[in-house]
Amino acid sequence: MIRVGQGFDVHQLVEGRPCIIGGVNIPYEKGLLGHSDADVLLHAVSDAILGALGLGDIGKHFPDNDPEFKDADSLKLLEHIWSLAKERGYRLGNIDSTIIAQKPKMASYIPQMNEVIARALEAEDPSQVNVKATTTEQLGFAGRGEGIAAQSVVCLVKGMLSS
Ligand SMILES: Nc1ccn([C@@H]2O[C@H](COP(=O)(O)O)[C@@H](O)[C@H]2O)c(=O)n1
Ligand SMILES: C[C@@]1(CO)OP(=O)(O)OP(=O)(O)OC[C@H]1O
Repeated sequence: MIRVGQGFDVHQLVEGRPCIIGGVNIPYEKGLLGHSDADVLLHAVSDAILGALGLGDIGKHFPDNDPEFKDADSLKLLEHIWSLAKERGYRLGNIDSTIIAQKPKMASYIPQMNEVIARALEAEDPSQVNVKATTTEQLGFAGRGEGIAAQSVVCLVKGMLSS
């Protein structure tokens, strides 16, 4: 059986916060604001997996008014969500994500993001995980540098399908 899910998230860029995206702490003059560490990419990945499983969204599992998740490490949240997929017999087919940010430049950090996601989702082959980045050509909130968005599409596989 194959299940597909998509995730989308946005966090505001502010001074005095770390810029953690895809589990990578990126040196930048601003960082992402949120109840957790605000890792916009791992939140989109998490929501895509929850969507594929029909299990709602990240806020349902980790409410943003629960002190337990204040400054939470989003990689730990993703690992928990992945355990829900495994419990149900799913493994990763592939996952493709896009970071939407005018700045900072993501390219040199993307290999590390791919590794973080591949490890968390127990990918058997690096080609199962792909992270991309785009600007919005200075248009909209991302283009003005007010925030960063990420979207993700995942395919989960159960059973004897060949990859
Ligand atoms: N924050 C970003 C945005 C983009 N990139 C890389 O630059 C390429 C060109 O971006 P456009 O928005 O002009 O299409 C894009 O394909 C990415 O490789 C980036 O590294 N960081
Ligand atoms: C991750 C959670 C929980 O700490 O908080 P935020 O970091 O604010 O992230 P968001 O994507 O707005 O929603 C999910 C939350 O419940």
